[in-house]
Amino acid sequence: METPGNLFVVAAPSGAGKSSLVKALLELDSHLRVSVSHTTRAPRGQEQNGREYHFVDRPAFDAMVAANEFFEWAEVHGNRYGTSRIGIEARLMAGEDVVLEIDWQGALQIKQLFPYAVLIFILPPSWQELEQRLRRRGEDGEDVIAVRMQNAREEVAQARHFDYVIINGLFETALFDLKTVVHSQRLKYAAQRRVKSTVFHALDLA
Ligand SMILES: Nc1ncnc2c1ncn2[C@@H]1O[C@H](COP(=O)(O)OP(=O)(O)OP(=O)(O)O)[C@@H](O)[C@H]1O
Ligand SMILES: Nc1nc2c(ncn2[C@@H]2O[C@H](COP(=O)(O)O)[C@@H](O)[C@H]2O)c(=O)[nH]1
Repeated sequence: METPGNLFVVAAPSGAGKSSLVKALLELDSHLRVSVSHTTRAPRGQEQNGREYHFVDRPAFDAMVAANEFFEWAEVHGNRYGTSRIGIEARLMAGEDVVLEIDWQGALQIKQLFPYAVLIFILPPSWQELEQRLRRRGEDGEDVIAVRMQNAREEVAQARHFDYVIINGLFETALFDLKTVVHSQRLKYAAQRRVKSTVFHALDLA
């Protein structure tokens, strides 16, 4: 599907810092909107329904799956997460740029539907730092951290399917890299469209 807006997908193992990076990017970039996913996970800490996620129970989530209301969904760390069509379709069609913070399974589903989507994978600088970030965040118990560290090995192996890989060691450096990817995609997409429209006019197909 081709739309006037750009679509960016940011994935990472839990704790690598993707939400922090996307939040910082959104503060700098007024043309970008983040999609709010649905999840069956319980809210943690200060999370609010409709802000970080739409929190729904499993029957409600499964009903949305059955009604084909998601562009993608996946089971991650024992919970279900999905990107609703309603959340992003209108924005993309209106020419807005949208960023999805989702796991690698969802990212690959999105690439099937939107081949022009830009897939960005965030890596932590080391396994040790990843674990420390999960602990320092102070939101998850030891059992949850253990599951997420275990799943991180498989997730990181999927980075090769992504268009860009950014190492989030120094936060400001990673943020600069992310901004550069978004900016260069905008320039590329705008140039492609100019070329297309010139060719269409030249051939009298417009
Ligand atoms: N470059 C960095 N250096 C040090 N700490 C960082 C860095 N980036 C993020 N953090 C911290 O690491 C913790 C995890 O970050 P964040 O919540 O953004 O991860 P995440 O990848 O979005 O995880 P999840 O998928 O579980 O939501 C947070 O406490 C955040 O402040
Ligand atoms: N496939 C999807 N994955 C999603 C979506 N929203 C979030 N996520 C990913 O789930 C894990 C865990 O998130 P957490 O908030 O419980 O720490 C993380 O990798 C998210 O990126 C979604 O809509 N689809």
